[in-house]
Amino acid sequence: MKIGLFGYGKMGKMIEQIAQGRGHSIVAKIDDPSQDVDYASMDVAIDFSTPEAAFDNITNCFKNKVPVISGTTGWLDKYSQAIKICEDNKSAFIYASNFSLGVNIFFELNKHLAKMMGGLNQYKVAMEEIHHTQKLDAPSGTAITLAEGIIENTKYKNWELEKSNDSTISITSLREGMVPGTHSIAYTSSVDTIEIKHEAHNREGFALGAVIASEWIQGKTGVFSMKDVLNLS
Ligand SMILES: NC(=O)C1=CN([C@@H]2O[C@H](COP(=O)(O)OP(=O)(O)OC[C@H]3O[C@@H](n4cnc5c(N)ncnc54)[C@H](OP(=O)(O)O)[C@@H]3O)[C@@H](O)[C@H]2O)C=CC1
Ligand SMILES: O=C(O)C1=N[C@H](C(=O)O)C[C@H](O)C1
Repeated sequence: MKIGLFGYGKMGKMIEQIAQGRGHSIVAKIDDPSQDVDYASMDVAIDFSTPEAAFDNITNCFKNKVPVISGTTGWLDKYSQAIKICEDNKSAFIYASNFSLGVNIFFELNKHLAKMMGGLNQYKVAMEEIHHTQKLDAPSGTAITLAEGIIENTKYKNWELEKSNDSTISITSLREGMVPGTHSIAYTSSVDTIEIKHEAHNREGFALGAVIASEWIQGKTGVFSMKDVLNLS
């Protein structure tokens, strides 16, 4: 598979390593909007860039019929616009706030726990995410997906940073050193706490998931998710 990398920072470099280890080649490394892009050379584009750059990177690929795997967070106010451009151009797309197998299992565990806790008014939920100090967005995309999983399955209606009430999930975002990504969810009553946690030890799991998604999307048209790729129910 010939891969174009949009974003050649921490994740772009890790994806290059994993992709080459699986026999793929990197045909472009785009780090700047002024670079010329040879779309015809790519079987797939993998975008791990910045919240400002992602929409243009992704939709330019769709217009050139290049399927896209995107893990960039912080641009999702334009997600539905991107989907329309993908569909109009009969291209293919997978966005995931987190590509690791472990977090995708954690997403399902979170929804299952939320269903069980939904009717128990004595418990209040709170979420914490910890990332490295270079991270541009807060809360993390993964924390937003986790909050959406709780909202789908409980009386909670929205999330906010550091603010909770009966209908609002409080998310605390901490930025410390080189932390690759830690997410925890706690349900607390006056007598106990139930907590679930995912801690990434490095970036390999994110990169491997993105490369597996790139392999999976070959020959497909449409908008998919990591649930489709990993066959999780
Ligand atoms: N979904 C997932 O599983 C994961 C998602 N992420 C997300 O991926 C994104 C990237 O993370 P990370 O690699 O750690 O960040 P980095 O800051 O290390 O890398 C981002 C890269 O994008 C480059 N860039 C800037 N503008 C453009 C542009 N117009 N087109 C292409 N590239 C551009 C930057 O270049 P320069 O430095 O020169 O500005 C930089 O090299 C973030 O949004 C992060 O939240 C991260 C890990 C996992
Ligand atoms: O910026 C990061 O590093 C990460 N970003 C993603 C997010 O915002 O959830 C995924 C992972 O937690 C690492």
